[in-house]
Amino acid sequence: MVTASAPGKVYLFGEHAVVYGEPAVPCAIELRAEVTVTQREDGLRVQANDLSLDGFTVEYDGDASGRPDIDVSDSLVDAAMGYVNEAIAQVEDAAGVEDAGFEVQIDSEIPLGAGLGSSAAVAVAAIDAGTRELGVELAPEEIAERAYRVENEVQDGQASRADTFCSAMGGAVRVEGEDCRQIGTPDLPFVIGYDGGAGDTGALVAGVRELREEYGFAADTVEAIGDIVRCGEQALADGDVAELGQLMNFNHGLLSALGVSSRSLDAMVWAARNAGADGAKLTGAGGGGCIVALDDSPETITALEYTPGCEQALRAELDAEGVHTEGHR
Ligand SMILES: Nc1ncnc2c1ncn2[C@@H]1O[C@H](COP(=O)(O)OP(=O)(O)OP(=O)(O)O)[C@@H](O)[C@H]1O
Ligand SMILES: C[C@@](O)(CCO)CC(=O)[O-]
Ligand SMILES: [Mg+2]
Repeated sequence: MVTASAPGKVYLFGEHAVVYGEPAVPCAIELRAEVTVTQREDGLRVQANDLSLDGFTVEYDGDASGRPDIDVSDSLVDAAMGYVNEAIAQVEDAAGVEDAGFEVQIDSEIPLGAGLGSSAAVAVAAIDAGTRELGVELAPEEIAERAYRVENEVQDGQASRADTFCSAMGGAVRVEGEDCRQIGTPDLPFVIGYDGGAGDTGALVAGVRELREEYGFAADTVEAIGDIVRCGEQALADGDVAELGQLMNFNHGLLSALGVSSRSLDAMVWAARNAGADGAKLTGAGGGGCIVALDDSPETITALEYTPGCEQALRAELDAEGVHTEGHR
């Protein structure tokens, strides 16, 4: 039995545009997904206590019966289980085995589909735990690359390496195409607002792709997000938090123009700004879920808590720890 954990993330800048080769800067945060993998005689059994579909807690058996005993459509179950199934395929590929039997248990602090990178953290932790359970030890960079293939597969060939590299390595990272590196940052205080909702990353990415193909100005918007990231790198190097906030605000406006914000995300962004945050934007794929504000004042948390549509507000620390094992027995 091996347990591994990996962090979620917020985007300082650059989500969506990073899918088209622009740079992005995600930062790992101290909310983690923990995955325990145990070899078993036959088939795949996944216990995902945090995975709720329409209020159900799902325990499913990936062997012959193949689906959980709950009253939801196959497509919902497929969408929900895709990341775990693909991660197990990567484990088998890395270890050079076929049809290994596994029991997989997932315990995650990261809300699902909310822009905090739950899919990447689950894929990264599952690949680390699964390969170690088979006696293979992968470097974090290889775990990141294999977890990227998982995201790319589930998101229909439209994924970047940003979430998975950040989760595997920890800290702040810069990703541009295949060029992935860790970067230093000044001390960045984050506040997260969560509307309790979720967005479907694959569908939101597809929506931006269509806009980009249809309108030249949507393609320009994607490029402009890249320009924001390039300015942001200078602000990070200078430790200029006010400038970072300003750039985050601009980035949110462009994401909104690309159709991936929502009423509650906009309301939380404005609540944080009005409470004095240096800047605020949606994080991740959008559609619903979380905003991130650059701030360390309790007033912003309180303002978010009183914002209609906000379900939870919390401080989030940068997590320097990427994927690591919790125990090996
Ligand atoms: N605790 C969990 N148990 C099982 N599966 C999980 C868990 N957390 C995430 N997943 C998988 O990840 C999917 C959500 O990934 P998705 O990319 O849509 O959102 P996200 O990663 O949380 O947000 P974003 O990609 O915007 O940062 C779930 O549908 C499920 O397949
Ligand atoms: C929207 C996106 O840029 C980030 C999702 O967290 C998708 C990706 O990079 O694969
Ligand atoms: Mg995701």
